[in-house]
Amino acid sequence: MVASQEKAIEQARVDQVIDAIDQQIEQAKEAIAEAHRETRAVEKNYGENASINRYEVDDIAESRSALEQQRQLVARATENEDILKRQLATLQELRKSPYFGRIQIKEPESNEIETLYIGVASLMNSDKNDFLVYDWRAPISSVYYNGTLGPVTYQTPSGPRTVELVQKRQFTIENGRITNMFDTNETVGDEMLQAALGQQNDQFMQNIVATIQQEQNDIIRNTSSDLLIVQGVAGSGKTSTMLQRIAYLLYHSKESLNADQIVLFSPNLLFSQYISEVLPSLGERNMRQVTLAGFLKRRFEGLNVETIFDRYEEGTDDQVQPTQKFLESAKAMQSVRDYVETIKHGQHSLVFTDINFGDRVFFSADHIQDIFNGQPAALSIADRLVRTKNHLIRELQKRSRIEAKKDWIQKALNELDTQAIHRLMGRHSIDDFADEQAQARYLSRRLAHNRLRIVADAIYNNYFLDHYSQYAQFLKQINWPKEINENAQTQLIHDYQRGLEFHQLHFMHTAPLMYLRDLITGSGENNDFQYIFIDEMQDYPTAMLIYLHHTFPNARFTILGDSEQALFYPLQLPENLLRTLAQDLQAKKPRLITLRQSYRSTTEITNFAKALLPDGDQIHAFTRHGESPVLKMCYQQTEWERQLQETVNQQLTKYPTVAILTKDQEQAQQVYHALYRHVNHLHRLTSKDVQLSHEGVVILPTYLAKGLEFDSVVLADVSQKTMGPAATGLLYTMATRAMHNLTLISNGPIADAFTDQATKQLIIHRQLSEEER
Ligand SMILES: Nc1ncnc2c1ncn2[C@@H]1O[C@H](COP(=O)(O)OP(=O)(O)OP(=O)(O)O)[C@@H](O)[C@H]1O
Repeated sequence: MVASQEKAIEQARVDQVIDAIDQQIEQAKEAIAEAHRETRAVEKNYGENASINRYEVDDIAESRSALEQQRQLVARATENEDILKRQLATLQELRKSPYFGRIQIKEPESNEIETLYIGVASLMNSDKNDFLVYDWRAPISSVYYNGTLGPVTYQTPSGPRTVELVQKRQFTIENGRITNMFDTNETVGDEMLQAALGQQNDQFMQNIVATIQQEQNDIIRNTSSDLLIVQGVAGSGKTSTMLQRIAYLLYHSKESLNADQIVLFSPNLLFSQYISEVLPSLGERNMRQVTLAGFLKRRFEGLNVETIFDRYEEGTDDQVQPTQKFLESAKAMQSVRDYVETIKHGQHSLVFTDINFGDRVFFSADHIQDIFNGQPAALSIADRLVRTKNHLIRELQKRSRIEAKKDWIQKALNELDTQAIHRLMGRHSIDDFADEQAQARYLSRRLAHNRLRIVADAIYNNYFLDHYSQYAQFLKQINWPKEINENAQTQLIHDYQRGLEFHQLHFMHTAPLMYLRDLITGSGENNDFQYIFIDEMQDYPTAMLIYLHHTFPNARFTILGDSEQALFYPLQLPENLLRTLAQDLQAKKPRLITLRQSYRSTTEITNFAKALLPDGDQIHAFTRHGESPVLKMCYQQTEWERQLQETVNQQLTKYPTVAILTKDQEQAQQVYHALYRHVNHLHRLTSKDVQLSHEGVVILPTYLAKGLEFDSVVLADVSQKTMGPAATGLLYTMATRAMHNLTLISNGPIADAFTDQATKQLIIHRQLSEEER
């Protein structure tokens, strides 16, 4: 602890900085008011122009471009106002806690010691010539995270630099008062981390900016890898680090990167909500977030795509079928590429379908096929399709003129009211036509053109290609591995086609199907995205990762996960994963970073969790003690229910939120029934829920608790009969959701997944069995 005199000096500096912040807050408020006036003025102008122009001359290109310019002005003014508001919010945050670290450094050939303060954002003095606080992401700040006292090298835009770190000091400042302060020689001292980890959970994840650890800092500041794989044990800070990394990248590439160019694939909707406050707390906008299910839904509109959760719930993933294993592998994606080559060389053909207009065939599949076949074979399929489309559009234009003369158009024209006729006339007036017949001819052509727009859209959107049948053709010609016999192949194709009849698509088909569709049409690539983050990588089959890489070709990938938490797929060693993924995703600079230190749970909980795993000794528990996990053995349904109620109510007296984790939805339902009359504020969560409640009890299947954490966790039933075989990953994931308290209840003999070593870590309460009573 630093002497009280020193503390008074530091407090005086905090006060000075807060004065400076107050001044800047006033200036920011004025700037916002000014910006708001400006936004209102441009909006008003835009509103007036838009309403006049839309009615009279909607079609005139110039008017559109003028409107577009004004729309951009409005957008820019609003954005400007938003930026200022964010700056104000940052200042208000800084006011509570302007910084958390201080370093004193010395340049190699100088005797002068420089003192720098590090906080969530940078702050300059009013003359703008001195930094009162350095942003944690500034190059020099990495000295704080990486260095013990002595020479420290850090990266700058002009290359590595070395300084001597003379002193490092950490602060906890709450509402402008220093509550704790000490000097340390560690990278980031234990004391602060202890304090951060000992806190109770709230509904949202917190940023970890004040206590980032050295190995996490490597991940955060990595800008060179195009494929960064982070394999980290449960609670090692993968998600936290990932969010800090996003904040870092946004700062590092301010000019060329914005939050919309970053996509995070998150494991479920609850998680998306849970992490949503971290970036705003660092003064940054959130990246885009999507779940895999949401992503697939958009790509297969009109179909019910199975999710990995559905598959888990149906229990069909207990034994991964060889066909599924193949379709989710890199080999399947190679087969897709090979198949597309065979189409290119005429060994297989594209499957076309008619374009219909009302109840008649407008362009038949055969006709489209002939046009396609007429294109130069040397071109790619996508180019031949573009030419086919152009050809069809030209035919459509001709046909449109013919249709204009047909009875149905004349009849439709007669049925139009004056307003519709007026709209059809567009910018023409009656005076533009020589006679009434000329005007009627014009209107017929316009009407035919409008009515046939649906055909043009079908051409434009490739509706003449039958991707689903094409995929069935693909399945039929695959050179299947030997273990998949002909029966299994036929069954697979049959199931696929039958599924389609009911608008269902199995998850295993999604990656190869999207890939096939994209390769044929030359579409599906999103070039705007620069970074893709995938959390819980162990839930993604390789084929899906390859597809994501294909669809985001310009993006660098950061893939995070914990193979031990694999609920849906067999375990894979991280080194193997790096090797195969680097190859499959053609990464030029792949890197694997492993995190072994677990931060989330107390030592007792982590010791239990690690003892479940064969190589659990690789996991380092953080030294933060709490109660040992308790196992309550029950031998009767009524006893089990009673224990559940008792445990939950008792935990609620200590923690505002208690989570009950179950194997699946069915069990969650059972638990809900056992509890709903005895426990207040009980919520059962499903994959559609987006929000965790902040008090009471939540019941959820473990796959929805992925990435989340709770103060107190109750495992509803860890018996062999409920957990089933091969439950190690499940049990490990469940146990590691707990921060401070873990209770396991078993309705019957415990699961085989409990090793002797793990059982020794538990305090066991045994209820009497029927015979013993
Ligand atoms: N450097 C740190 N300083 C303070 N807290 C940290 C730090 N690193 C991790 N934590 C805390 O540890 C907990 C676990 O972090 P996080 O959820 O990011 O881990 P994870 O590896 O993604 O976990 P899992 O894979 O089990 O979901 C969080 O409460 C987080 O705030």
